[in-house]
Amino acid sequence: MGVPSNDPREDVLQAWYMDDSDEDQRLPHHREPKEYVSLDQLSELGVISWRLDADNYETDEDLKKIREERGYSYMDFCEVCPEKLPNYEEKIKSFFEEHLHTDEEIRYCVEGSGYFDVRDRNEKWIRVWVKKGGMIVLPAGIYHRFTLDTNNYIKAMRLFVGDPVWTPFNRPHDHLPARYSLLTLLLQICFLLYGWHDFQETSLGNKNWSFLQGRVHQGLCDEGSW
Ligand SMILES: CSCCC(=O)/C(O)=C/O
Ligand SMILES: [Fe+2]
Ligand code: NI
Repeated sequence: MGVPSNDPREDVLQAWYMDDSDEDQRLPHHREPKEYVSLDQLSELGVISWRLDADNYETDEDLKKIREERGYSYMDFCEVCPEKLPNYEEKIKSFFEEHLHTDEEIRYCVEGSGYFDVRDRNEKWIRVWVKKGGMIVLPAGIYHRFTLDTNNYIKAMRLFVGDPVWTPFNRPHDHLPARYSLLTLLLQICFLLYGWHDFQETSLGNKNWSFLQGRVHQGLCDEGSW
């Protein structure tokens, strides 16, 4: 990492802004110079993360607590490699299509590693490298994609609240309520953290943002946050 940190999650989860090259998707795609993104910055996009003990997931009390608190009743595993994943080539391609889901995408890497790319507030790609022990939640409505890295293997625990729905909605799918709700939340976070100036800057550059301004303003007023 660029700046030393005491966050133990950073051993298994690292994030950076991507370059624009068309080279192999499995390469890191760092910018030159590298531009890292902290896990706190990721949380401002609604992407939250933990470091867990992947060798003992069956008995891990921390995992149990997260599942109970967040209602993750469903659990299975997804192994991404030609031998284990049916229609491997097709799936690899579809994972890397920019898409969103109407529910959270919760992935806990118990073996191997991979890249989850998410769009930031200004539509730039942030690459999140998830390694053994890293668990992330992508919020409902965030545009993202997934690729293996050059190690070519990941085994991920998939969690879900209730019966799982894995449907990807390829971009554009801005009319879905999950997208609308996420944008509203992100703008509220942006406004509360950075104030009116940044809020306006963000809003001016993007039709979606300005379309939501009234609702954000209303939401904050309703919550008595002004
Ligand atoms: C490592 S889990 C496979 C990727 C996936 O399930 C997904 O939805 C990517 O966006
Ligand atoms: Fe996804
Ligand atoms: Ni549609």
